[in-house]
Amino acid sequence: MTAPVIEARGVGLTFQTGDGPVHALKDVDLAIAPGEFVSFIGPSGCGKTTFLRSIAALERPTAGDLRVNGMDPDAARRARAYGYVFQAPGLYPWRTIAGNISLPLEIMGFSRADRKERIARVLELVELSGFGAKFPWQLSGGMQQRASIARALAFDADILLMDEPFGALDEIVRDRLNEALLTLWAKTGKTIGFVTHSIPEAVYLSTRIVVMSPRPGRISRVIDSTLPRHRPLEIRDTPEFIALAHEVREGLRDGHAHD
Ligand SMILES: Nc1ncnc2c1ncn2[C@@H]1O[C@H](COP(=O)(O)OP(=O)(O)OP(=O)(O)O)[C@@H](O)[C@H]1O
Repeated sequence: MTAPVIEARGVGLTFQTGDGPVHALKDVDLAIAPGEFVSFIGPSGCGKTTFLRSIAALERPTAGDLRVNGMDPDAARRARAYGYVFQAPGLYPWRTIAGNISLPLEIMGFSRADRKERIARVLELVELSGFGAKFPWQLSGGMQQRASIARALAFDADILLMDEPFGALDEIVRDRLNEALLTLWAKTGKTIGFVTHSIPEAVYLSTRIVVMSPRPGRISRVIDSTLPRHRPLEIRDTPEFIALAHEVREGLRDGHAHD
């Protein structure tokens, strides 16, 4: 078996708050192989974001061991192991789309010529070629989110971490972006960790679905997808898709039963 890109062993994270400890994660064991598309789904407060943020070294686990490309998350961050996409696009309004994508590259010290080449390439990947000179407010919400994905892709990290990137968008736009994301994933072979509240989105996108439950946040079920990698949107009407969605729903219900 190839070495996992992300490996969690007994990971726990307890926040100390004024109201006492909050067990955001407990005993999380998970290994993600290169090229997988893994979704995290579960009710509010089950630790999905905390787990993604821990991978990205934005939170520090208080128990267990977490490795990203074989390194501790801080070292992985320094090695630019991943790009991170937040729920809100978070683009600077005073910079053009190209300028926004350029910013992390500037901070990392990429040359002007290299930046230009990378910006053109990622804009094409997210189907925004020709929009580089626009300002964020001149783009729709879906286009802005695609621009933020382009920004996360620009420095060629193998891992893409996405925290509910399409949660704020209407369903038609979300469908289109889901399709575009699968195309992008097929083209780039990246490993993707994706947080969502939507069962159809998780089933449509993932090779594996991690169902989580709250208090304490933990993994209650891991479901391997039986769907082929090539997935037209109509796949959502097939019995295989409906069976997987059912299994996720059952997992969510089981998780609640422990409350
Ligand atoms: N910085 C923090 N300090 C204290 N508690 C926190 C902090 N961040 C998260 N929590 C708590 O940890 C638990 C897990 O939160 P987290 O945001 O990871 O859940 P989630 O599954 O992503 O929820 P949602 O779907 O609402 O985004 C929650 O009870 C939350 O209130």
